[in-house]
Amino acid sequence: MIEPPSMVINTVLSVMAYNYPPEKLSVYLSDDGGSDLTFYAMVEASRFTKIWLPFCNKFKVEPRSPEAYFRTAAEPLEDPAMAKEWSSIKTSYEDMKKRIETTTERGQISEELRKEHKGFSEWNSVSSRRDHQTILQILINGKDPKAVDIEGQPLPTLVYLAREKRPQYRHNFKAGAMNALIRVSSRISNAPIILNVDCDMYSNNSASARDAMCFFMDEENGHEIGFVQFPQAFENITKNDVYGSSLNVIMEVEIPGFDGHGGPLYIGTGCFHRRDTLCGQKYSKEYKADLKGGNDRKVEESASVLEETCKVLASCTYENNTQWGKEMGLKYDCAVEDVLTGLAIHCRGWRSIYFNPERKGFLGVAPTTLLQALVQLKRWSEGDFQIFASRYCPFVHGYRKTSLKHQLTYCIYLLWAPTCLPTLYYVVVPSLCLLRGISLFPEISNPWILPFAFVISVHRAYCLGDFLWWGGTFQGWWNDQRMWLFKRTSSFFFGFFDNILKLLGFTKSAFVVTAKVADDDVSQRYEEELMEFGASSPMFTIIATLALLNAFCLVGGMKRVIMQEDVQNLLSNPFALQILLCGLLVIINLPVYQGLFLRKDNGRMPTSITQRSIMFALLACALALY
Ligand SMILES: O=c1ccn([C@@H]2O[C@H](COP(=O)(O)OP(=O)(O)O[C@H]3O[C@H](CO)[C@@H](O)[C@H](O)[C@H]3O)[C@@H](O)[C@H]2O)c(=O)[nH]1
Ligand SMILES: [Mn+2]
Repeated sequence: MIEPPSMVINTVLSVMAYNYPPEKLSVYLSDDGGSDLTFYAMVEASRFTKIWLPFCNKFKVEPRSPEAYFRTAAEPLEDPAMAKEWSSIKTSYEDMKKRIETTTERGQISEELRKEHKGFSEWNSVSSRRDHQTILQILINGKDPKAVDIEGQPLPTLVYLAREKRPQYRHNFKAGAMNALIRVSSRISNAPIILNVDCDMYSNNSASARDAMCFFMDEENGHEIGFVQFPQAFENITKNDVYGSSLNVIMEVEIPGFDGHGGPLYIGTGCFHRRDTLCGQKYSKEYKADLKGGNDRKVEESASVLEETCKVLASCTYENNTQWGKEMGLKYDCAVEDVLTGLAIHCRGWRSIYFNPERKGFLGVAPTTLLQALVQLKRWSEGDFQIFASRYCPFVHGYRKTSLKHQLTYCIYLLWAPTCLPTLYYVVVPSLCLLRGISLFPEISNPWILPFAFVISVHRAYCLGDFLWWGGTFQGWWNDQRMWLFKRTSSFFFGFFDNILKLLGFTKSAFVVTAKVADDDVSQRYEEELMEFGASSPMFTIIATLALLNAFCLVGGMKRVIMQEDVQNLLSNPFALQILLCGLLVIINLPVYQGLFLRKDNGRMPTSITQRSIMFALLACALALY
């Protein structure tokens, strides 16, 4: 439901169609949902490759996700022969999509479809998605001479894997899934370079694989490179980006900054790794990988034999008493397995490359509701801070292994979570003090105002400049500022405290999967850039309470100042900065007040949250006045 099969196969098709020798390309899909609906979509996709790949090559199609391509491409009307082929492929794609979507809606595979592929019988013994055997199906075996497209060209290998899941075994989320893929692929194709793409992204550039290989094969420095990371870019960002999810400043300013210090962090998707590096190999000057030769496996087994022999590699018990999840593969027990794994790779002496060509290598979907965005940010800030507070802290684990500059660079993100503390302080204390009549900051005429003036104006102006430079709008920057406030006071706050609970042993990390689709009316509000509050979450209680608290304090504080002071004399008014801060907070929170009191649609704040937050805010004000 949250990762629809029709989306997943577009990811798969886009990478199968890479401009790359098909005999050297193998695509593996990990289905952690263990769904026969996804498997069905994969069977359909494996057939569609036979027309899609030749079509892509012939017409130099970009991007090679059929959905994305047909959504944007204009029909080539000049050449009638081409136009005919074009529309016939388009129709085939749409028919396939329709079949997949109707099957998905129905929720089960009909008897007729089940007959089409032997793989469906695996689901006879599946009791639930959390309890099933390994399902491994080689849908296209590239080594089979019969695996060719309609023009007789060989096809890349395509494999479906749902690793074994049992309730009594921890599956370790995405990291566990990736490690199972690494092992299974080592047996089937064993390519020396591995690309990892999330199912909510597709390849937007068919040259990316070749481009990445150029770095690894560079004769002078290639052997130092552990991974090549592409930026995360999104195709569903609206003009003013209400949830600040474009990550433009991070991707265009901050991560390029890593590049000079040892390389970017691994951000989980759109990343080409050396298989050896991922499996724990340390860098050494002598390291030489054979990237030019074919792979060394001479054994040519049939697909069904491979399926049988590889199953054990994806079983629950395979990793018992091994280094998997520790020194091998992606690391476990961290909400951001990617950043931690990348850090470990840097500490093993490898450097990484950030590759950000003009035509984005990968495009994905960003969260489309406030809650999803905040939950995702909670996972990131929680995992990042967990790394900082563990033995993998860059200053400890990276000591003498990476440069101090690199360690400090990592900390920009690793220390996101604790920034909730100063932010909460600045959002609550000055406003309550204003209400109570305690002055905290210097008057405007006082020279000590400078540090505050710097933060309020110069630093904001600088960050506005960055934002506009990288294609944002002024309104988008304003929305981004609001999101920073929200994420620091809710996501980072929960991320921070969950970490403390984890350190004390009360909870364990989990990976809350981000939903990739939304209801029609939610999507419509997203397009209209209307904030979506319509869910009950403690995060919203905090956001609404803080917004109301500031509104109350502003009214109460202004009243006090106007009654007591000579309003004319703003420069020497000891409350000027507090009023400014509180006023800014009220203005930036306007959408919250709308959500609380004015909106009537389903995206408004739930009544229970409204009541709760009014109560909390009044209580805080009463305590301050008491
Ligand atoms: O138990 C799990 C959970 C997730 N996934 C897959 O992991 C990918 C990322 O999950 P998603 O819910 O989309 O998370 P995001 O918040 O969008 O992921 C970002 O943050 C993660 C770390 O928190 C990184 O791993 C991702 O690459 C990065 O895009 C998806 O393909 C999921 O199917 C699994 O295979 N098994
Ligand atoms: Mn995602």
